[in-house]
Order: sequence, then structure tokens, then C-alpha cells
Amino acid sequence: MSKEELITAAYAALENAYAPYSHFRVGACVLAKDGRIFCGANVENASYGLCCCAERNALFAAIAAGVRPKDIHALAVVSERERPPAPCGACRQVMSELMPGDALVLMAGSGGVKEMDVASLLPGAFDKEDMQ
Ligand SMILES: O=c1ccn([C@H]2C[C@H](O)[C@@H](CO)O2)c(=O)[nH]1
Ligand SMILES: [Zn+2]
Repeated sequence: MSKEELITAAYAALENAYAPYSHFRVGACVLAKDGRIFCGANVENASYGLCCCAERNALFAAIAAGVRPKDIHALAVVSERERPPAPCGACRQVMSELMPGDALVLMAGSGGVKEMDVASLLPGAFDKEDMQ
């Protein structure tokens, strides 16, 4: 699957966003190395702190389906705004745990696409080594 196809799949996932509070719809899709994709959208709650971002919902779907972190190739996240969505700190931390450092993150808005790898999104991430 090409980068463009992964972004298109993320826009389809965005249609399932549940965002009655922010009205900011986000979609995300994870591409596994075997070619499977796992998608998510943001899901909000009247108790705002319980909102979950599209990126985490997509990543958790992949992991819960049995995909291991080393087998994830890329993640695309999209919004309807011009500016590509910047993953929040919580999602960067989850990406650093559940994706390889060199995995590609594609961020797309109507104005264009930005690409970064996971390690660059969260330099100096807290990880299992910090707990030894
Ligand atoms: O990268 C992002 C940024 C925000 N959101 C969601 C969380 C919340 O539902 C809404 C506003 O922050 O957008 C995401 O899903 N991904
Ligand atoms: Zn987030």
C-alpha cells in the first residue's frame, strides 16, 4: 500500500469520528509490515479527559489484533483542517512504545503532508530502559 493509499484510508476512518465536543474530526491508520491496516478515529466523552485520539485508537486496534510493535511500518493521521495534525504528547509516548523508532508517521491536512519518524516525534522518550 502506498503512502497516498494509507492517507486515503485514514480519511475514510475520520468519517467515524465521534467528536460532538471539539467538532475536530481525526482519522488514523496503521500499516503493518504484512500489508494489513488498522484504522481508528477520535472518540470523545462528556468527561473530557476520557477522549481518545485517532492515533491511539488505531495503534491499539493493531496491537489488540496481534500485530507486534516491530512489525508496524507506518501510521497516517489526518484532519480536515489545512494544517496537518500534530500528534499530542500522549500519542507520541504510545507511538514510541508501540512502533519502531524508524517507523514513518504521515500527517496530512488539506494543505499538505508532513512526514517524520517516531523517534524524531519524541526525542528522549521514557521507555522500559528507564525502569531498570
Ligand atoms: O493528533 C490529534 C490531535 C487531536 N485529536 C483529537 C482529540 C480530541 O478528540 C480532539 C481535540 O483535541 O481531537 C486526535 O485524535 N489526534
Ligand atoms: Zn493524541
